[in-house]
Amino acid sequence: MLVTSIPLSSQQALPTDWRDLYALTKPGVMKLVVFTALCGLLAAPVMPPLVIGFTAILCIALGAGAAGALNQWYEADLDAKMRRTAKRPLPAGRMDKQTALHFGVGLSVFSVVLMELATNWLAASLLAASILFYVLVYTVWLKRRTAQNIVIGGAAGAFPPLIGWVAATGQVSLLPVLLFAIIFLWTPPHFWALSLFVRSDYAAANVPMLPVTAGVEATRRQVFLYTLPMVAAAIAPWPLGLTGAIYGIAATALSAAFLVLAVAVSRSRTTDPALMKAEKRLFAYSIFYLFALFTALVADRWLIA
Ligand code: HEM
Ligand SMILES: CC(C)=CCC/C(C)=C/CC/C(C)=C/COP(=O)(O)OP(=O)(O)O
Repeated sequence: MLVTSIPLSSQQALPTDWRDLYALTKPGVMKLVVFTALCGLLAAPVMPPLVIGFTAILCIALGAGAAGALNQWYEADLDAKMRRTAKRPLPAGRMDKQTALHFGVGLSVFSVVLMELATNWLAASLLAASILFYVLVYTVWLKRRTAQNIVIGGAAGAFPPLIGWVAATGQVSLLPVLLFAIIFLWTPPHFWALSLFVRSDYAAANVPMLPVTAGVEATRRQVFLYTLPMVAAAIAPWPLGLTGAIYGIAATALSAAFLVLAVAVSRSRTTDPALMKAEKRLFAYSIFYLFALFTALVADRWLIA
């Protein structure tokens, strides 16, 4: 009673639970982000001292988490309208927006400065660029405006292996650019497969995701179409002589399975999310695929060297 009689502006900030700060970093998604970064670093031709390598990966994890926090700070209104996201700390009312903003900005600055001190300016600049890209280009600019939001904005999630490589070597070369391309082309099948069976959430929140704006059939076609260049990018390092047969065979087998599942999505006809088995299978496989592909890359480097 006492609390409700005080105007909102003069109430104290909500107490912050560390578990909510952790949730703000989107730990589920970030595991794969950090794993691909680690593989980018381990695939590089020179290894930094252990403590430097560890710090570089820590910075990428903190920077990605900070970007996730800023995304949730900006989108609390949207998250409140979607079943999948309504229980997050901000829409659920467990955290005030200022705490999320301070946490996101503080952690972003800390991660970039530490990256520069521990490794090099190029890795720090790429980390800053990926945070800015996810927050400004994807979240603020594109997400609510165009169904191409994840094609362009998804580039943010493609940076981590490149940053890992540059942290180790100080320079960009062809293999990490291809790793960037793989994740860039992987993002549309990954996300559009999921968006097909959660499209009612996006429709409710008025977010122009492809199944909402172009329909289910068109989205299924796009999933298949993006899979083709993704498969080419994934296999390319082998014929280009940038990796050996361990990676080449693994990439070919993993990509063939991806293609089979994408064909199944393109042939699926149901519009009932509960029956979208092919879409659910492809989404789950997309995550396994990237984990396995990057594991094969590192195995190839370390077993052959
Ligand atoms: C703009 C690009 C992307 C969009 C819109 C997107 C969207 C999503 C959504 C909505 C989910 C399901 C719910 C969730 O856990 O938040 C999800 C799950 C996931 N995404 Fe993505 N994603 C994108 C890019 C990426 C990238 C670049 C990676 C990693 C390299 C990634 C890795 C994952 C993982 C590992 C999960 C499963 C999370 C879990 O099991 O808790 N995603 N993605
Ligand atoms: C180093 C660095 C900064 C890496 C960034 C990694 C990154 C941007 C990954 C993108 C994946 C992601 C969280 C998409 C969620 O989209 P969404 O925000 O639309 O999902 P939501 O609906 O769950 O909020």
